[in-house]
Amino acid sequence: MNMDELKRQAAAKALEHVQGGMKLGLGTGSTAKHFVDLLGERVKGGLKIIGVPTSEATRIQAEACGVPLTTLDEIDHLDLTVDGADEADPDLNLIKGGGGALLREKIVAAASDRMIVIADDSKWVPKLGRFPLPIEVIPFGLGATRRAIESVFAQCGLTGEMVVRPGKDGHAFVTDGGHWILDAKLGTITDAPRLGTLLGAIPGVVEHGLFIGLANTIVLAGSDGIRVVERP
Ligand SMILES: O=C(CO)[C@H](O)[C@H](O)COP(=O)(O)O
Repeated sequence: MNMDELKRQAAAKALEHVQGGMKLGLGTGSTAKHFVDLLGERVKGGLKIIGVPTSEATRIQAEACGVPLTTLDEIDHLDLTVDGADEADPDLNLIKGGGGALLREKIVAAASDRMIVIADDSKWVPKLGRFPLPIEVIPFGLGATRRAIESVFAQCGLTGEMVVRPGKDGHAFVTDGGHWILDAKLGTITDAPRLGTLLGAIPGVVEHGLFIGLANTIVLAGSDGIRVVERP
């Protein structure tokens, strides 16, 4: 079975948790895309739900699939968010933002009663950090923000190259919020909660891709089948 089929299997498993009347957060990325696709089929079959997309890409896809949408200004909470991840550890802490949607993804996940992560099992790691950590930053004063980030890395015993994520046009990739992303190749992050707290306090850092304590469940699809892991 190829990677894309595994991602669709994980998405299908998460769909079993969706019930009529739910308010859903809709993730971003190639795995979440399968979930929105499958959800659209259920909506066409009569399922009544409403969704909040985590990116413009997901909004466009959901609209094309006929999934009714709302915003977090119109509703006060979400029942469930289903989203992908770039890495997940056994505490169900995550690295997200490979697709550049980490800010809206974190706002939506934090507004949800429950978050289910869907992934192929290559995303499962003993410790976060193999995947470069995305950090969303304001372009103004980038040099100062970079130095502050490097200082936080040093406090956490981390070093590594940090690059402005390029876009397709050769300029910097611009997020849905109009910001840039720094991708930091850190290697093993020994204390992800501490790193997340320190990064979050830097002026110029809008958000970072460490999702600490937000995921409740992960559905991992692999060649041996589906594994569901709950947060300890
Ligand atoms: O965080 C994300 C987007 O910002 C994605 O969830 C993450 O990059 C995983 O994507 P994929 O399902 O394509 O592997």
